[in-house]
Amino acid sequence: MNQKDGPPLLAVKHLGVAFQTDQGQVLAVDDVSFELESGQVLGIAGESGCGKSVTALSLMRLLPQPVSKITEGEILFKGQNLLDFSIGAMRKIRGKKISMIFQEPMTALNPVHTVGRQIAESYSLHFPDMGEKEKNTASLQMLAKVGIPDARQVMKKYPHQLSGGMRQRVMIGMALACEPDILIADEPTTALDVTVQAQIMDLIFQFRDTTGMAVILITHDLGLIAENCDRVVIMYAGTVSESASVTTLFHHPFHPYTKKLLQSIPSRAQTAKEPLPTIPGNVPVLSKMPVGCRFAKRCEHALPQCENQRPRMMSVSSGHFAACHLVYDCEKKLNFDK
Ligand SMILES: Nc1ncnc2c1ncn2[C@@H]1O[C@H](COP(=O)(O)OP(=O)(O)OP(=O)(O)O)[C@@H](O)[C@H]1O
Repeated sequence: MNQKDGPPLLAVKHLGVAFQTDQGQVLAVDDVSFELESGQVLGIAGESGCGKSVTALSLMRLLPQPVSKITEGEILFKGQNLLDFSIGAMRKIRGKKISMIFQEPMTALNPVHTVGRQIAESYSLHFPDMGEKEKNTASLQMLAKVGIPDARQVMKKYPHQLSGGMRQRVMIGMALACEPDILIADEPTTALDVTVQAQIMDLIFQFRDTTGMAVILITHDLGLIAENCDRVVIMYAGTVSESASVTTLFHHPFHPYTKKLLQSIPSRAQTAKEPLPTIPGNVPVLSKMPVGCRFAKRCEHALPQCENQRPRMMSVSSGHFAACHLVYDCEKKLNFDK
């Protein structure tokens, strides 16, 4: 929660996002809330399809059109609701205040323009008074900052002439060019080998350390979250199932889904012959979401109410929240024991 005066840097409140599909309208993100402070690194984790990327794209107001729309909630950036911003006002936020990087850099890079031209364009968009020479110098400095050797040569190249790791660095350079307040990194290192992965994460965190930028790191990789994040939001089937500080989540997980996820991380002690524990059953499909807890069918601890009452986020301890009827059940037991 916010420890300073004034609103948090970012507060997402009860976000809902719907897609129009052949089965009718489905809610891909349903009642998602979280907060982010300057300099904080927030991890968003959960199985494929749980709504991580849709949440991130909503923050940028870059949801695919016309098939999707934000149906409810607020996205408060420094207290102002981005959902009230005009398209023009949003363009000034994107890249300058909130930037996003993707798993596949070609999503963000234009294949028919040189790297130099693309970085210069990010400056032109947000600093229209900047001269050509100034933009060139700033672009060279930015490429050097993201660890690109021989930046002058790289500026003349097209994205396909660079390695995957280099393309990732260029995309990060573009995203960081205007020193945004928030960087959203959606699976930024999944396609890269382990050494380059570590270098890219170091780069992001060096930048965070020097500018105080906040980071939202979206990943399947709980190890990456444990190593790099301050807080974590666990999503399941379009909803938040648990949120806590990283230390609390990894040492005292509450939600049965989080516990299962943590058990499925390979440990160093694991031998190649031992199968990793998996979570039996499947994530419910969007068009047939259960009315109660979305994890109930796969949960070993499900209570009768889990089938027909949707659990709301409840406080487990200070700064630790879980959407699980067991929170209430535990409280009742605790009170009974007194
Ligand atoms: N263009 C679309 N049309 C219809 N449904 C979509 C579309 N894009 C996403 N969805 C649905 O929204 C849900 C959330 O998708 P999202 O990409 O946010 O998941 P994710 O958690 O980021 O998954 P992954 O880790 O695989 O990237 C999924 O069920 C997906 O099928």
